[in-house]
Amino acid sequence: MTARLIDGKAFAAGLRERVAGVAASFASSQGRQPGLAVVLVGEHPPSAAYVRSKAKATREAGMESFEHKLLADVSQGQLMALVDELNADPAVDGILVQMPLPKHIDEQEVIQRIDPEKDVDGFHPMNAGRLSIGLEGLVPCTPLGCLMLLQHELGDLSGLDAIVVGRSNIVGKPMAQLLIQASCTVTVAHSRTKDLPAAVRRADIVVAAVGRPELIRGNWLKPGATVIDVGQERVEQADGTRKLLGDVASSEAMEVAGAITPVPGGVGPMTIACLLRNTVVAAHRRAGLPNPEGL
Ligand SMILES: NC(=O)C1=CN([C@@H]2O[C@H](COP(=O)(O)OP(=O)(O)OC[C@H]3O[C@@H](n4cnc5c(N)ncnc54)[C@H](OP(=O)(O)O)[C@@H]3O)[C@@H](O)[C@H]2O)C=CC1
Ligand SMILES: Nc1nc(=O)c2c([nH]1)NC[C@@H]1CN(c3ccc(C(=O)N[C@@H](CCC(=O)O)C(=O)O)cc3)C=[N+]21
Repeated sequence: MTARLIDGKAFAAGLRERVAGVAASFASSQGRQPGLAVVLVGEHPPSAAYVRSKAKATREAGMESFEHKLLADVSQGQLMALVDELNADPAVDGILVQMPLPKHIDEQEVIQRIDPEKDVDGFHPMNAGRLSIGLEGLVPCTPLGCLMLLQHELGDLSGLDAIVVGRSNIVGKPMAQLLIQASCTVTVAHSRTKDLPAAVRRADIVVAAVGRPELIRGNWLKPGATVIDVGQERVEQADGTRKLLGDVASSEAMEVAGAITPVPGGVGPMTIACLLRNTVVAAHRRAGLPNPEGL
């Protein structure tokens, strides 16, 4: 048996099209496009590449993109002042400060400075808290994209056993919250988990967000499980080329899983589409409009 591939790229393209439709009607009723500001500190090449693709996707969806590039030695105070300026700018509906930030910057302090209404990453404690108690808010893009793919693949998730491998604030924890909300029975595993293969084997749904290339082997999976691979690691191959690997040994997993997201072309494109979605949602809330439908 070979697992079905979950085409995140195609699903994301559809979502981006729906977002573009909503952005166009927002623009015609409000006289301005929804706006997303992205802040990049330093020269970290993969971050610079992400920021470029976010800006391009933003413009393609009919939204305004504001890019702010700061030098790696920018002070905490200067970065906070930029966040203040973006918070106060009526043309900016969403603010994303690209992580990771240089070591001399306190990330939490920056995240907490962002207006929660403009926090399209969903990283502010206000949005994290709202998610954990089931109130409406802005939900982190990567877990939201994973949930959309799971619901598309499986329909109702209630009663399913899910494991989230990884407990970061940006992926693992909010993913677990969304799965609890969807009435799964959720296990959260991390580096101190005693018997990870045994825990994974019990799960109907496996979300891998570890950052360890191909940690999760095919023979750890329950046959027929749905596997969402969040991992993105560039690994040097024997021939010197670099390959993007996920957290799941994909060729092995293909033999056991029911369905699996590829890397690339799975979760990554969903993250960007959900960022655009969160931006139009934030724009509607800020304008006092009802939540857009179909997103
Ligand atoms: N596709 C996308 O859009 C995105 C992809 N990513 C990718 O997802 C991956 C995870 O990212 P992120 O959550 O930020 O990573 P973090 O490094 O913040 O968190 C990794 C988590 O994995 C756990 N972990 C590490 N080693 C093991 C192990 N051997 N067994 C079990 N658990 C382990 C850690 O446990 P502990 O807490 O105990 O240290 C931690 O909770 C990365 O590859 C990243 O590049 C991230 C964001 C978006
Ligand atoms: N404030 C903040 N918000 C983020 O959402 C955020 C961040 N910081 N820092 C870095 C991580 C990582 N991340 C990705 C987004 C898209 C792809 C993506 O599109 N990946 C493509 C492959 C891209 C390639 O080939 O390199 C894919 O999987 O198909 C990956 C990773 C967002 N992050």
